[in-house]
This record gives sequence, structure tokens and C-alpha cells, in this order.
Amino acid sequence: MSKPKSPGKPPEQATDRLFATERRPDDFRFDASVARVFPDMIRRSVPGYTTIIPMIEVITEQYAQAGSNCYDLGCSLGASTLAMRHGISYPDCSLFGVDNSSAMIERCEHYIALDDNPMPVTLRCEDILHTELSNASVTTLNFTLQFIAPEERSALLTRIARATRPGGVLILSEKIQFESEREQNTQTRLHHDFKRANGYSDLEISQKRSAIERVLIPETLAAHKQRLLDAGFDDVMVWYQCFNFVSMLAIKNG
Ligand SMILES: Nc1ncnc2c1ncn2[C@@H]1O[C@H](C[S@+](CC[C@H]([NH3+])C(=O)[O-])CC(=O)[O-])[C@@H](O)[C@H]1O
Ligand SMILES: O=C(O)C(=O)Cc1ccccc1
Repeated sequence: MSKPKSPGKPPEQATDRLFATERRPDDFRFDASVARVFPDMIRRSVPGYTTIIPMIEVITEQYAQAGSNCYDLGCSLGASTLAMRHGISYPDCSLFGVDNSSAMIERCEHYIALDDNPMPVTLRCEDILHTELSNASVTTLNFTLQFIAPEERSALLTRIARATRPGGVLILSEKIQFESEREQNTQTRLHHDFKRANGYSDLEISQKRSAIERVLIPETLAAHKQRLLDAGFDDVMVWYQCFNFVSMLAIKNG
């Protein structure tokens, strides 16, 4: 599944109307219907997503090391993978994109093939809880850890920290929960205002909210920071926040 490949037809991209009409309250899944609308869905749903992606390139440029592996865990259609690809300046680095949704990985292959950067990308359709990790300089979890069961998160982060070279990093982006109920309500209202400003109706917002309730479990910033330190990272900093969406940089000492 790695490059080089002849650039195929661009995948058809649709507007996200998945929650526009009344539907059964099924849990959200990363299936073919989500994969088809995903670029539109994530851009209109996650405040800051369109800023975070190019910054992943900037961060990768700073921390990628010669002869190392870089991983994008939960790569979806490869937006963060491509940002990493563009940030890596060493031809002897290896870049891996991992996602357990076959619908995402199939489409991701097309997006990788359309991008003209020569660095090979290896895509794995695997569970990130079991994927092999070693010799890492930059690993990205861009809005993926939130979909992992909370009791599995420590083991995954510990595995990433152990696989990370001195001076390497984890970029961790997450929807977060706030300690204070007042702040939680205010930031949630602002997030919903953002979605409304991007054309989502109240019905779409409320049906999506119910669908993700049991599958996207946000935690507080304090919980994330402490767990990253416990996992073996030496320093954790927030480099981006917009409402209840945050991106952190966890660094292993050089
Ligand atoms: N256990 C798992 N193993 C592998 N993949 C998983 C697992 N659980 C969830 N996923 C995958 O994690 C991705 C999360 S989306 C990432 C966006 C991307 N990073 C981006 O920068 O565009 C974020 C969002 O939709 O808010 C989906 O593709 C899931 O299939
Ligand atoms: O849409 C939302 O309300 C979110 O919290 C973000 C999101 C984005 C894409 C898939 C699932 C959740």
C-alpha cells in the first residue's frame, strides 16, 4: 500500500448531511458513509482543525530525526499524514499511517497517491492498540485517543513513549472536558455556535451529539497531562486551543 503509485481519480467529496434528517440513535462509526463526507465533516465540526493540520507540518519539521519512524495513528483520510510527510526532510525516515477503518484507509490511499511529495507512506489497516511502534521521532494522535476506551489509553501512551527516541515527540489533539460545569457549558455552547455558523442545524447538532456520546469520551487537560507524564514523556505543553479542542506536545528529553 505504499507509494509510488499512479495518481488516480480524486475521491468524490460530499457535504456532510448524515444527521440532517431524523434517524435512529445508533452509535457513531467510521464507516463508508462517514468516510465519504469526512473532509467536510471534520472541517465544519472541529474548531481549529484547519489551523492544526499545517502546524503538524511545522512541528514535524522541528522534531523528525534522520533514520527514524514517524507515525500517524488514526490517520483517517491522511490529512495529518500528508502534513507530516511535507514536514519530514530526511529521505531515510519512514512514515506510517494507521487506521482500523477499511473505508478510511481505502480512500486515504487515493489522497496519498494524489499528493506529489516523493516520501513513501505505508498505510496499515490495524488497531492502533496493537500496531508495531519502534524508533519513533514524531507520532501524531490527531483527535484519535478520544475514541479509545479510557481504560486502554495509558497502555497505548506508554507504548508510544517507550518507542520514542530521546528528543522525539507525540502530538496529541483532543476534544476536552472542563473541571468547572460553568466553563463546560460555555465552551460547549461556543462549539455548537461554531457548528451552526458552519451550516449545521440544531437537529444535526443534537443528533450528532447523541451519536458520539458513548464513543467519543473527552477527559480534562489535567488528566491528559498527568497520564502523558506517567507514560514516560518528560514535558507536556498545550500549543493550541480553540474552545473545547486542544492540541498538546509531549516531549521526551534529548
Ligand atoms: N482503535 C483504533 N485503531 C485505529 N484507528 C482508530 C481506532 N479508533 C478510532 N480510529 C480512527 O481514528 C480516526 C479518528 S478521526 C482522525 C482525524 C485525522 N487524524 C485527521 O487529522 O484528519 C477524528 C475525528 O473523527 O474526530 C478515525 O478514522 C477512526 O477510524
Ligand atoms: O462533531 C462534533 O460535535 C465533534 O465533537 C467532533 C467530531 C468530528 C468528527 C467525528 C466525530 C466527532
